[in-house]
Amino acid sequence: MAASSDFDPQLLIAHKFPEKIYSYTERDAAIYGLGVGACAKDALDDKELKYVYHPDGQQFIQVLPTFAALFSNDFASEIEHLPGLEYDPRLLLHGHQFIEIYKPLPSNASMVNRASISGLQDKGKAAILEIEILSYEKESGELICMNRMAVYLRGAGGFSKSSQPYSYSKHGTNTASNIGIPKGQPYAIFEECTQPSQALLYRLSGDYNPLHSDPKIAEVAGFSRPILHGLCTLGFAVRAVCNRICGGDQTMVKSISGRFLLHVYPGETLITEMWLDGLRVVYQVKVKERNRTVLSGFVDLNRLVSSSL
Ligand SMILES: CCCCCCC[C@@H](O)CC(=O)SCCNC(=O)CCNC(=O)[C@H](O)C(C)(C)COP(=O)(O)OP(=O)(O)OC[C@H]1O[C@@H](n2cnc3c(N)ncnc32)[C@H](O)[C@@H]1OP(=O)(O)O
Repeated sequence: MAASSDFDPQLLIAHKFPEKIYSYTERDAAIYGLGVGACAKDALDDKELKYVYHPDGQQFIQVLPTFAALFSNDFASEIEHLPGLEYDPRLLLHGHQFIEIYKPLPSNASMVNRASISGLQDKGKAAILEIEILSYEKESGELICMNRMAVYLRGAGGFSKSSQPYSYSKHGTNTASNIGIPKGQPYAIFEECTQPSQALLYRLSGDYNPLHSDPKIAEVAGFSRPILHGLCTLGFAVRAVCNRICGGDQTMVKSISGRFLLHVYPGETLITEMWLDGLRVVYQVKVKERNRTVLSGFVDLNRLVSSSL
């Protein structure tokens, strides 16, 4: 299913999304932590227990930086009704995620989210749609974080009216471009098994896309069984960085970039390899059973701790 013949990309880019409020509590933060594997290997791990439990009370629970990606959850249904762009939502894949954190995430809050379209590309066999979401804490009005996400809409390309494929980027650069992986040995490696039920647990954080739970939908989408949410894999990777590079201090994370290269099946083993380059951690995630790279990107830190040197 491609864009309708009268599809006007300019109209789509100018589309105004309604503001969305995302409210969460410590319980949501803890369910998210479990969804991205916190404490799955060791329920006593003091670098991770704080994401799901705190001896001084719920309000001291710490929030993983990738939790910020959930603030855009409510826009998933919005992108099914964009002017003129017709696509089969079952064929949508998450292509890329970029997150900037301006303030550590509170253990509970209401966020006011403002979204805009920040990119649209015609790749022939697919369209790539990029949405940018700015999240403000409702109470203080402070800007807390920014998400930029690219979705890969299989079958929705071919809408360009000139011989030059249509390409628009608000920022003039392709933030989703592939990151170069250093040649040398990784500085750190973190290996973890996902659970066969990982996607069923992760979806409770608000992404109910049936691609991750319904075998029939997964088959229509071209997979032998439901696949893991891209943001779940990203959560595993960034938690690995927090654990191995940041000495467990998740507030060191300033920004996160991840490009989803291949699907992951729940139950597979993820190996996150990390290279340190100044304040940048370049990483890639491989699925051990298939020896394939499924995610690559970087995490920029705001400082280093002595244990990371
Ligand atoms: C608002 C809220 C919305 C929330 C939506 C999120 C909902 C979630 O529930 C959905 C998910 O989590 S899906 C699971 C996670 N994602 C995946 O598993 C996808 C993994 N990646 C792939 O399969 C392929 O890379 C694939 C299929 C993506 C691309 O592979 P190919 O078709 O082989 O593409 P290729 O020929 O290599 O490239 C074509 C052009 O597209 C660009 N591109 C490719 N992969 C990209 C990616 N991952 N991100 C961004 N751009 C990408 C290429 O650069 C290429 O462009 P060009 O020709 O100009 O170089």
